[in-house]
Order: sequence, then C-alpha cells, then structure tokens
Amino acid sequence: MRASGVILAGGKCSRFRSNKALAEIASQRLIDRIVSEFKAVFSKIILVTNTPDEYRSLDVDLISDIIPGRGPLSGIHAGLVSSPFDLNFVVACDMPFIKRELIAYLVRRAEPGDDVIVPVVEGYPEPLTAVYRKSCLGPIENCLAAGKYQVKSFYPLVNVKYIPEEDLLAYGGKRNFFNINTRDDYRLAMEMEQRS
Ligand SMILES: Nc1nc2c(ncn2[C@@H]2O[C@H](COP(=O)(O)OP(=O)(O)OP(=O)(O)O)[C@@H](O)[C@H]2O)c(=O)[nH]1
Repeated sequence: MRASGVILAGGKCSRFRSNKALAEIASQRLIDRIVSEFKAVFSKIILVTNTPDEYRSLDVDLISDIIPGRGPLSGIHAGLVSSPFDLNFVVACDMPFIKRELIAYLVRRAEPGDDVIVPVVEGYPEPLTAVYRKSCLGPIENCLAAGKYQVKSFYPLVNVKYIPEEDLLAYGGKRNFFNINTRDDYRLAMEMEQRS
C-alpha cells in the first residue's frame, strides 16, 4: 500500500508508570502486536520515539520528535515530515486490539481532497487511529507555534472525513480502539484477550 504506518511511542506513560509499549499481552509486547499488524499493510513503518534504544530490535524506521514536548501532535508532525508517502496511518502504541483489516479500510477511504480520515466511536473522533495526508503539516506547525497542542486543534484548518461507527462494524468495530492508559486498563485488556 502506498502509505506509511506511523506509531507514536514518545509519551511519558505517567499513568502507567513504565513504558507501556513494552507491556505484554498474551506474551507479546504492545509494540510487537502493532508492528505485526502494520507489516501486513505497509512497506514503510515509522516509530516516533524519544528513547530509540528501547526499539533497536524492531525492523522499522526510528525517528524522534522534531518539535518535542508537545504530546502526540509532536509525534504526528515528525512522522509526516519523515514519511515518503502522502498518506499516513497514525496509531498510538497503547492499542492492543487494532487490526490490519480496520487499518487498511481507513486508508482505502482516503479520497483526493481529504486531509484527515478519522473514525468516530461512541460519538467521539479517534485522532490517534486516523489517516493524515502530508497537507496537514503546515496547519500542524501553525498550531504548535500557537501553543495549541491538542491533536484535533488543526482539524478546523483542513478537510476532515469522519467515518461513522457503523462503517467500522465489519472490521471489528470499537474493540480496535481500546487503549491502555493505566494499570487497570492493562488488566482489562488481558481479560479481553482471554475472552476472545
Ligand atoms: N512522539 C510522541 N508521542 C507521544 C508524545 N506524547 C504522547 N505520545 C504518544 O501518544 C499516545 C497517547 O499518549 P498518552 O497515553 O495520552 O500520553 P502518555 O504520555 O503516553 O501517557 P500519560 O503520561 O499517562 O498521559 C501514546 O502512544 C504516546 O506514546 C510525544 O510527546 N511525542
């Protein structure tokens, strides 16, 4: 697929209290689960981290934030700068159940003129499992310069296609979007894995 997969792994993990990308579910680290799904879809995988030594064993491009310390938007920015492709699927490193079918579907939904393709789950856009075109770079840089660090802060400046939840049902639906912030979330993810 002519698109890059970008994984954000530059967070502080202050709620989890250790690097959550390295936490295991069913004996597989979160980062390995995502890389394995990405390998089925993308020829180019970019991991945005400020601790690259923790990821040297992975067969992916390792880059660091260019404008650091601004949260996930810093990571999206660095990923878009370094990507060789116009289309880029961005995911947080803390999503154990994101599946290749959903990822490929979201990338396929990109049409000319769409700058962002973002799924909506339970009424809320999911900006850390979304497709971003390179055309987002200027608006992202404007927001970072203006001190607006929320990921969605640049959405009013670009064309955003919202994908409704019913379109996602055939690809596993909302389970894909479960993310781990705390130790309780981690325990729940392990239960979800066992039940599946
Ligand atoms: N590259 C990069 N990624 C980030 C940055 N901040 C957060 N992320 C990533 O964005 C995703 C969502 O981050 P959060 O879980 O909200 O933040 P976190 O810092 O990891 O965790 P908390 O400290 O508990 O809020 C995760 O995949 C993080 O690794 C950053 O400054 N740079």
